[in-house]
Amino acid sequence: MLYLMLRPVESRDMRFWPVQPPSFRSSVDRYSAEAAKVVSCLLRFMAVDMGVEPERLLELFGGQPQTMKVTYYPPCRQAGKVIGLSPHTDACAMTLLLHVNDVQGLQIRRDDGKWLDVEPLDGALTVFVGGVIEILSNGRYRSVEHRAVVHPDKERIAAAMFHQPLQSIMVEPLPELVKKDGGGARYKSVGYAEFMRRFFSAKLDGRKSHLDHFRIY
Ligand SMILES: O=C(O)CCC(=O)C(=O)O
Ligand SMILES: [Fe+2]
Repeated sequence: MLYLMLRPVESRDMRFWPVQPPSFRSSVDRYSAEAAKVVSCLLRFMAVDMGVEPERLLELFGGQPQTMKVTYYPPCRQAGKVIGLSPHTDACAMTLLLHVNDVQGLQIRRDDGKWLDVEPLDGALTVFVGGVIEILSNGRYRSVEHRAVVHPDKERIAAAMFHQPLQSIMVEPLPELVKKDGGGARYKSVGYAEFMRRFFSAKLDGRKSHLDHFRIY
């Protein structure tokens, strides 16, 4: 697995950036900028869809914090007995996932609890709504649970670009949405640092999803 901080650009620590192949650094730099553009475009569309001022949503993502995780899943003869990546919902705001080779491995959990294969489509990215957007949107956009399985004889590579909000924000339903929904806030308000702390301790707390902690029933 390779995990790099990409944005804001000042957060890059070049000691951890591979120098081989020689095109790696410039390709990742360009990919980072393009992914950030796609995300701001999607955030704009979502704001319009929710009836919220787009700038109001985008300002929570100033500098467009972004990290990249590239995962190599080796083949495993006993594929049915192992898991590539255990079930989770992404903690960030939005993930763009690139299926680097066309080996299937990603699955999402349907409402009936069954796992559904997500087929990699040539030239397409898979977008995950993260926990931050689920809460900001007061549950209009849901963060789907997903996992990765491995293949008995093929390797698989997936590159995820995680987009985070600013460290300083409160993760809470946008007040204008709560007003519009009429039914009140469906999530508690929490600082982003505490939100992340809960994400990393969810398994230790025995919770299925770290979002359960913030839901108001
Ligand atoms: O490898 C995949 O397809 C999924 C990766 C993922 O869900 C993650 O890194 O959060
Ligand atoms: Fe994920």
